Amino acid sequence: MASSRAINVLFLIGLLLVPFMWDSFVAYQLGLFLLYGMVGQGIGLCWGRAGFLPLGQALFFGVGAYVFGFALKLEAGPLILVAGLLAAILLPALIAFVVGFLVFIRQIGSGPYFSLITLALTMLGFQLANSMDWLTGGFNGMTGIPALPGTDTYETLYYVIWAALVLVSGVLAYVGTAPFGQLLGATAQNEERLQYFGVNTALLKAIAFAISAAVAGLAGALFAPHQGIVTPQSVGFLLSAEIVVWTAVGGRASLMGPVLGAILIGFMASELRDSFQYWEVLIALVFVVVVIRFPGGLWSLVEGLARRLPSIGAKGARKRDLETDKSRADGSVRLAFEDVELVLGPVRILDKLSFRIDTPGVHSIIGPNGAGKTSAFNVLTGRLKPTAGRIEYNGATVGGLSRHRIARKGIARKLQIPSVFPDLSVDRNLDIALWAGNLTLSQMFTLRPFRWSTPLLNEMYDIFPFLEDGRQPAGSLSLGQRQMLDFAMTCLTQSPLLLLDEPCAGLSSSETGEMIDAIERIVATTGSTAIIIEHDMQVVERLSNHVLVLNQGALLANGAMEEIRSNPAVQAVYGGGSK
Ligand SMILES: Nc1ncnc2c1ncn2[C@@H]1O[C@H](COP(=O)(O)OP(=O)(O)OP(=O)(O)O)[C@@H](O)[C@H]1O
Repeated sequence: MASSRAINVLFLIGLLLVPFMWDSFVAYQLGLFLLYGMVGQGIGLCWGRAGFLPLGQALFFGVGAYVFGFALKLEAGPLILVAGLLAAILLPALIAFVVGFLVFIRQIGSGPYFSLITLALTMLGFQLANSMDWLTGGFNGMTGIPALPGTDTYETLYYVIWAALVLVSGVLAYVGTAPFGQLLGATAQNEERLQYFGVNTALLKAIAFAISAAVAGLAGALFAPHQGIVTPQSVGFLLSAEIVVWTAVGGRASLMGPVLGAILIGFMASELRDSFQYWEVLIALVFVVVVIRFPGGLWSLVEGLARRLPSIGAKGARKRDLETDKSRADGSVRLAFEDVELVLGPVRILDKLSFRIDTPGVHSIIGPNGAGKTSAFNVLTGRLKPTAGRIEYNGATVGGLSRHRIARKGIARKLQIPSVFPDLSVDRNLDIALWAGNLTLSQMFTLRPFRWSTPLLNEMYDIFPFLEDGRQPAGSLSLGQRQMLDFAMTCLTQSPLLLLDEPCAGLSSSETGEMIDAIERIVATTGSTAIIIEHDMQVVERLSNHVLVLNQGALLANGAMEEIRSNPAVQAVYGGGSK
């Protein structure tokens, strides 16, 4: 990490020295490629980190260019210029935020759907730029844009562009390190899990998209005085696609990769354009080879070299300060299902399901396969909307709300299959659980949450000692350990209600014993309420004395284990197994 940062700094210093080593035309060309590289850095934030690909970044680049070009042409003094620059940055950010939020709120992932919308928008932008002659100069473009005061296009402007690149790189590096960037990375790996932790992932992704658009707007603003002309091509799809290609070639997941990609392909194109008729084919081949041979882009080669250098100031294990105990588990849980129905197509999954849970401790839901147990959790946690009926939690209706809203009300869920963030470290997985439900938007951009802790975390280390080796990726843990990490993360949300879907699934009998002890201990120390779905009667017997039996989407029986055992209706439909 430290050496990767050092390489980034060396790269930037190298770029600063270019005008001293080559002629001013090289500085002019390089300045243009750095602007495209900055746009690529914004794409990297969205695509490389958060996993969604914007295909129309030239729209924001072009808007920035037209707006600032317009301000420059007014020649009305520094105030207008500053206002123009702000507008060139903020207008794209606003457009991106609104579009992004509307798209992301509709569905999880949003991959191709989002990309196609951004593609359509950039095509629309191109049409508007072409047709609005009175504002943009139409097909011929906005011409006669004067130089930025105090600069000349071939040399001094290069330093302004370089400074903007340093600023953008610094901001993106910080944003990536802060909780915001960590949550973005987690979104790319397991968005639904993050929502069950109480994170509004649509908002998170829309902010990332807005940041990338602001960066493109700034680059576009500097493009206007650099070129002296802005044409509709600056808003178009072709430029958008080219920058995506450069980003992929350089390395979408790295900070400097997109800049490297823009420089290399930019110079290659300008050298080949006049000397080789099929230069575009050659560039396409380079793209294909790099993407296949080096999926991390060319920057991964640079980082590979950096890793061979002695590590500068590598950090030791992170110390956690005991800063806050945000315990929300006060034992007060009042959950009521009233005639809840869930009908999907021709299938009636829940059929007037009604029950109440208002005592702390462990409650079990059992029932034959397909009885509707997981579906009951799904309607309670926002994965599915109930077709009819009412779900009330602590006096508020929660049925039909979105996942993160329900989670923020204090309902945490552990899915049946362990659901962690595999590429993130164990420490980071635990951080995300701790932050969930507690982080405000502004705290996402500060580093303090990295020091948050709670006595519950120390208890988790005590119960599951393997968690203390926090630097290993969660994906390298065994299935049993991932179940335990997932359970620990669910508990660390400090929600009063814990929903545990088959927490012992896939565990050996000794691991099952450990998990049972853990559930008992956490429920006892936090005073929380747990509802577990379980097939193993031995687990049910050890953990809870209140059992709900579901069959065909309805409640068949409800009571103490002894009553359930002697219930003839249960005996007729239910045959539980044991490990
Ligand atoms: N999204 C869905 N679309 C269509 N049918 C569904 C959907 N989700 C669940 N079902 C159906 O609803 C029924 C109940 O499923 P559910 O997963 O809730 O049962 P379960 O009691 O948890 O079963 P198991 O113990 O096997 O996990 C099953 O017949 C299942 O196929």
